[in-house]
Amino acid sequence: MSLAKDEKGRFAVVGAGAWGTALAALYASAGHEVSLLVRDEARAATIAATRRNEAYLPGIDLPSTLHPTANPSAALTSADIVLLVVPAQVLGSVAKELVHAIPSKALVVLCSKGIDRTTGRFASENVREIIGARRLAVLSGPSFAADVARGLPTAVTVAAEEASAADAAAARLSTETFRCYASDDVAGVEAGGALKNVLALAAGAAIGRGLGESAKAAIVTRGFVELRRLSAALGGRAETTMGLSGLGDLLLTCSTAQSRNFAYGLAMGRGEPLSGLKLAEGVFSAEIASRLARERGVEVPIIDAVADILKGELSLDEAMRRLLTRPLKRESAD
Ligand SMILES: NC(=O)C1=CN([C@@H]2O[C@H](COP(=O)(O)OP(=O)(O)OC[C@H]3O[C@@H](n4cnc5c(N)ncnc54)[C@H](OP(=O)(O)O)[C@@H]3O)[C@@H](O)[C@H]2O)C=CC1
Ligand SMILES: O=C(CO)COP(=O)(O)O
Repeated sequence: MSLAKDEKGRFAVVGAGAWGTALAALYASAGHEVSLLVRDEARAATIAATRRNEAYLPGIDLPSTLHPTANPSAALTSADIVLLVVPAQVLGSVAKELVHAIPSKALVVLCSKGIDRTTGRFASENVREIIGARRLAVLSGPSFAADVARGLPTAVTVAAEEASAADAAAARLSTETFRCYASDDVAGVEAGGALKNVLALAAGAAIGRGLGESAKAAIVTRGFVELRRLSAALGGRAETTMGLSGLGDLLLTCSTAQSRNFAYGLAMGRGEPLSGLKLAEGVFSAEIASRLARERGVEVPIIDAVADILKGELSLDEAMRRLLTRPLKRESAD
C-alpha cells in the first residue's frame, strides 16, 4: 500500500551527500515536494543553478522540483516527512541542532548506517531522546545512492517500534521504484545496516590482497554468522538478518567496488593510501562493534580482525593467519 498518486508528501532531506541527494531526487521525481538541506550556502546555490551535485553524485541530473537550501527553517517548517541523512558519527549533533525546527507531527526517518563510537549507540538509540521514539523510523537495505538517484529499482526495510507505525512509514516512503517493506525490529534493521559495512571492509581487503573470490565468499558467509550473532545479542530478530537490511545489504556491499566500504577494503588490501577515500562508515563502526560483541560475550573474529587492522595492531596477513588457525569446530549458523 503506497501513497495514492495524488497524495503528495512534503519531504525535507537533511544532508546533501550522496544518499541525501539521491533520496531527495527519488521523492522529487515521484512528484513530492522536496527540500534538500545543504550545509553550505554556496553549494546549495550551485546545486540549484546546475541541477547537479557533482561532488557527491557526478553526472546525475537532479529534478527541477527539488529545492536545495542552506536555511534549516525554510527546509523544515512545512515538512511532514524529514529524512536525516548524515554520517552516523554526527547524527546526534545534527538532530540536536535541528530538533526545534522539525515540526512536531513530522515523521523523522533515520537513514545512517553506523554505530556512534562515543556512545556505542545505533542511530535510533541516539536520536530517540532528542526527537521522541513515537515519530521515528529507520530506513536501511540494499540501495546505492547512484542507482536510486537514476531511478533504478530496489527494495529496502523501514522499521519503527510499533508495527502499525512501520506500515504507515513504509507506505509513505515507497515509490514505484523504491519498495519499502515494513518491520517493527528497529534493532535488527540497524544492526544489519551498520555491521555489513564492517564486513565489506574485510571482503574488499581479501580481494585487494589477492586472496581470491573463494576467500571472499568464506569471509562473507562467516561474517554473516557474526552479523546474526551480534544482531541477536543486541535484540534483533533472526528473520530480520535474513532480510533486506541484513543479507540483502551484505550481498550488495560485499560484491562491488561501487560500495565505498568495499573500495576502502580493496585499498587496504592493496596497501594503497587511504586518505581522500569517500565515507566508509565501517571504519568508524568496526572498533565499537567489536567492543559491543566482547561486552555481550559474542564471538566475532572477522569484525575483531577488521578493528585491529584499522587500529594498526594487526597486518592483513596476520589477520588471515589468525582466522585460519582458530580451533576447528562444527559449522553452525548461530
Ligand atoms: N551512499 C549510499 O549509497 C548510501 C548511504 N547510506 C548511509 O547514509 C549516511 C550518509 O551517507 P552519504 O550521504 O552517502 O555520505 P556522504 O559522505 O556522501 O555525505 C555526507 C553528508 O553529510 C554532511 N555532513 C557531514 N558532517 C556533517 C555535520 N556535522 N553536520 C551536517 N552535515 C554534515 C556532508 O556535508 P558536507 O558536504 O558539507 O561535508 C554531506 O552532505 C551514511 O551513514 C551511509 O552509510 C545509506 C544507504 C546508501
Ligand atoms: O549502504 C549502501 C548500499 O546499501 C552503500 O554502501 P557504501 O556506503 O559502502 O557505499
